[in-house]
Amino acid sequence: MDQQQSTSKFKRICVFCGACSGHRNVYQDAAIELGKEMVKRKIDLVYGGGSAGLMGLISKEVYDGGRHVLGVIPRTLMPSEITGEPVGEVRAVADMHQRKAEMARESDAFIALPGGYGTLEELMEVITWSQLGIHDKPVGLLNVDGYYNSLLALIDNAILEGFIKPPARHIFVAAPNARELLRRLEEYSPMHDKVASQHSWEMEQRENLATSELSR
Ligand SMILES: C/C(=C\CNc1ncnc2c1ncn2[C@@H]1O[C@H](COP(=O)(O)O)[C@@H](O)[C@H]1O)CO
Repeated sequence: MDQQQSTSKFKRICVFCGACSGHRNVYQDAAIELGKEMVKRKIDLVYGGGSAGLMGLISKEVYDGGRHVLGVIPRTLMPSEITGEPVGEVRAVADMHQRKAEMARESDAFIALPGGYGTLEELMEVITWSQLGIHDKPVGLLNVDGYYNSLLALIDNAILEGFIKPPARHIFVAAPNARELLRRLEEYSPMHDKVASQHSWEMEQRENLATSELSR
């Protein structure tokens, strides 16, 4: 994307990421880089609120870059000694469930940076909702320095063992850096990709059936 073409089809992206920064600088660098890329493309941020860890880094970067930042925080996490001082607009909600629904409603796409249980749970939920057709928004995984390789391997195994069915891996996109991930998310067309993957899966099933019948 060049300077003249620096707007995105996404107005607001919801980012899930660690309330911690991780032990290595690559994670912090990735959060800041994603923030910069969003500013460059004029994309606003929706996130879990708070100023701790990677959440604090990306929200500050997007806010300082002049974009709107919406933090959605359950009232119980509101005290600043828990979340720190968030930047931008802060929306208080009743609980974690309402927070996730609000974050999903307010955004056009989702990105997960590295994080812990909170991030993993948020990521899995939007992938599951996509699979169930509850939303049709692209989901991206920022696989910083292979952080998510073991999760991707687990998902591949679940596909192999028959627990995850089409659209399987086509339900989200993964990339090692922010620029590449945003490029792929821009190109991603959930319905088209899901239908294509369903079609190729059905073809594969037919071929497997034909092969096994021939070998009888
Ligand atoms: C309870 C403590 C800090 C919690 N602070 C949080 N503030 C805002 N949002 C949070 C917080 N913790 C979790 N979240 C949400 O989950 C994701 C981060 O969780 P992870 O386990 O660090 O990956 C993040 O996307 C938020 O939406 C004091 O210890």
